[in-house]
Amino acid sequence: MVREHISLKEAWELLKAHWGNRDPLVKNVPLSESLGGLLAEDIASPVNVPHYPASAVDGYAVSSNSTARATAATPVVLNTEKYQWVNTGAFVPPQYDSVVMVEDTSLKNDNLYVYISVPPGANLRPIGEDIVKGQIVAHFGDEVDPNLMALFYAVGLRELPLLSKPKAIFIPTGDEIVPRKPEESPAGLPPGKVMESNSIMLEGMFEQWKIPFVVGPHVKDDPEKLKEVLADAVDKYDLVLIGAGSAKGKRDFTANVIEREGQLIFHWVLMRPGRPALLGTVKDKPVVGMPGFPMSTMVVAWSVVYPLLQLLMKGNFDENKILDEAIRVRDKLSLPLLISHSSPQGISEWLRVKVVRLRDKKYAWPISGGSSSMRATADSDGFALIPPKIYECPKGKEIEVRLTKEVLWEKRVLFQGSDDPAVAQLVSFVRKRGADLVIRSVGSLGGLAALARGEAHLSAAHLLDPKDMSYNDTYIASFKPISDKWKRFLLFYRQQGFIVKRGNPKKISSIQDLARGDVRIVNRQPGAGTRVLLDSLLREEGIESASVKGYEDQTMTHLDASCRVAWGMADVALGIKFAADALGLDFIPITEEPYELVIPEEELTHPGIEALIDSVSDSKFIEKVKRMGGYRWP
Ligand SMILES: Nc1nc2c(c(=O)[nH]1)N[C@H]1C(S)=C(S)[C@@H](COP(=O)(O)OP(=O)(O)OC[C@H]3O[C@@H](n4cnc5c(N)ncnc54)[C@H](O)[C@@H]3O)O[C@H]1N2
Ligand code: MOO
Repeated sequence: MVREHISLKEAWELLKAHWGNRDPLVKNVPLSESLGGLLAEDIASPVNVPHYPASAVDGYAVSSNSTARATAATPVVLNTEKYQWVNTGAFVPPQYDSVVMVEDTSLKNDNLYVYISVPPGANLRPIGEDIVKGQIVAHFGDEVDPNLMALFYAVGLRELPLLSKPKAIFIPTGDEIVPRKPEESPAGLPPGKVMESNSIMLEGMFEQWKIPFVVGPHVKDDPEKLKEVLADAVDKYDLVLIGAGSAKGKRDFTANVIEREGQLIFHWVLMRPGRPALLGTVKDKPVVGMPGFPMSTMVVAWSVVYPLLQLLMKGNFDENKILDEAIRVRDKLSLPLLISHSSPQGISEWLRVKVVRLRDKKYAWPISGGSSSMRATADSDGFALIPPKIYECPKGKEIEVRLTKEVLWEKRVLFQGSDDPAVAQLVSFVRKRGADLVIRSVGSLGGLAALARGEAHLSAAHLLDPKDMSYNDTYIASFKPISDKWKRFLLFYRQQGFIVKRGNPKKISSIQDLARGDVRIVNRQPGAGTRVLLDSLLREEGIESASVKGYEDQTMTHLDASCRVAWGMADVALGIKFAADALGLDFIPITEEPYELVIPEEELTHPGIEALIDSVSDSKFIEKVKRMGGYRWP
């Protein structure tokens, strides 16, 4: 009976029921080839180390009795029968029970003057001081590292019983997949084709886990072919991973083929992403169906494949530690959310999170992006697994964050404000100054509000007040009295204009054109400076927003808006030149606006802010942004 829609915990129970408690496979490996291997048994030392009493210092072996009451002022004097020179590590003959360091002595006419009294055993490593014969020096499951190799060599072990690591194979599937070859390039790929990138990710994960892994042949969406490749794979490998084809698409055959060739154990795990994950067995070998999206493949590798590998190797795994090991967590912290989050009920949800410290308190927030997004994963500091019971996570609710990257808590600043690609260029300049900058594009007004709530180190705004054509003053004043302590820095002027299809097919040149009826716009979110600008331009011309087609369609960034124009979902967006250039679109300048950084006075001494302020006047930064086009320095 296939179990469907089960929790991760239930999936683990099924894994253990099928592959737990089997005797691990063991092989004897020469010591010189054992690095990274896992011990299959406890190892007891056959000898004592050291096997003779050894001096720990350069000095003189003496009897401790003979040094009694010696001081710097009243040394004892020993004749040649009462001492013997020993180097560090040398044998100390049985008539001596201690060693005096050479610097606590002087030698005159073969007489040794000792200026210190030493207790029995001083500076002496007795037999078995490090390792006693028969003592267990390493345990089942320990990884052989360079120190253990030296230890084993020293006690005379030349071969080690190691757990036999399972060999895994990944079979990418899908008609749309372009198999991995160095000469394959995504440039010019026809629509629908996808670079096979999951195998290189899994290769990296397995390498970090130190488990052998190969990429099998790419299989098209053809169940007969998949059956053939799978049959060969289960003969040669201990674990088979099948890429994609795990959900409900017309060309999703993985579950079907496993069912026909063996037994399907479970399908659909109550986890997002990774929900279509499935597990089966063919000829007693485990076969895992990995949902195709990169993030889905990754979380299924962590939560199903890695535990399975541990079972195959050791017969068991610790449920409390398994994910941390799989993810290679650096640090685990319970952190309050900086923004609220809705998680699906009854499903564990993997979040990609970023973190920051604001006034001595650490916070986390989820980054948006679907399971297809590799960029969101790249951008994250770590992950959080929201349990199925929890669905509404209000701001401030603590979540458990597994950090995978090093975070410069003291030097990291959080920018919340207007979206601008030039600000994104600042990150590397700030990092080169030893600090760090994290950007959340929440619009100009959203940024100022975040600043007022103490949820950002700095913000940026370009908010026009049509009443007096001033920028930012009115809006900043609305956050009084707290905004009295905000410093403003004019970063640059930038052009705003119409982003239109190449060649401007709809001949859009003025604001009036937006109300023409045959023109569809894409707007920005309320609170974005660009939206405020659009509203003010419309008002100036006496145009009702209701008469502008697409006014309600919102995007969060200039690039998103530009994408919509590129896809033909809109004819025009108001935005900056860079966004038009990035997608090969035309740009018609409409106005120029000041773009100001806003920084609370108290943050000016934050090392991250100091690095940022230094960076904005860096000529290399200015040159770089000028080259992007559409920016002017005052
Ligand atoms: N009607 C439903 N549709 C989908 C469901 C569902 O429950 N009902 N689940 C969705 C979820 S969640 C996921 S995840 C995907 C998983 O689908 P499959 O495992 O069947 O994978 P495909 O549809 O074949 O591919 C998904 C996506 O991933 C790309 N892909 C596949 N292999 C690779 C690879 N090796 N490297 C890079 N990218 C890869 C593929 O091209 C697709 O874009 O199904 C949802 N649908
Ligand atoms: O659950 Mo799917 O694996 O989100 O993308």
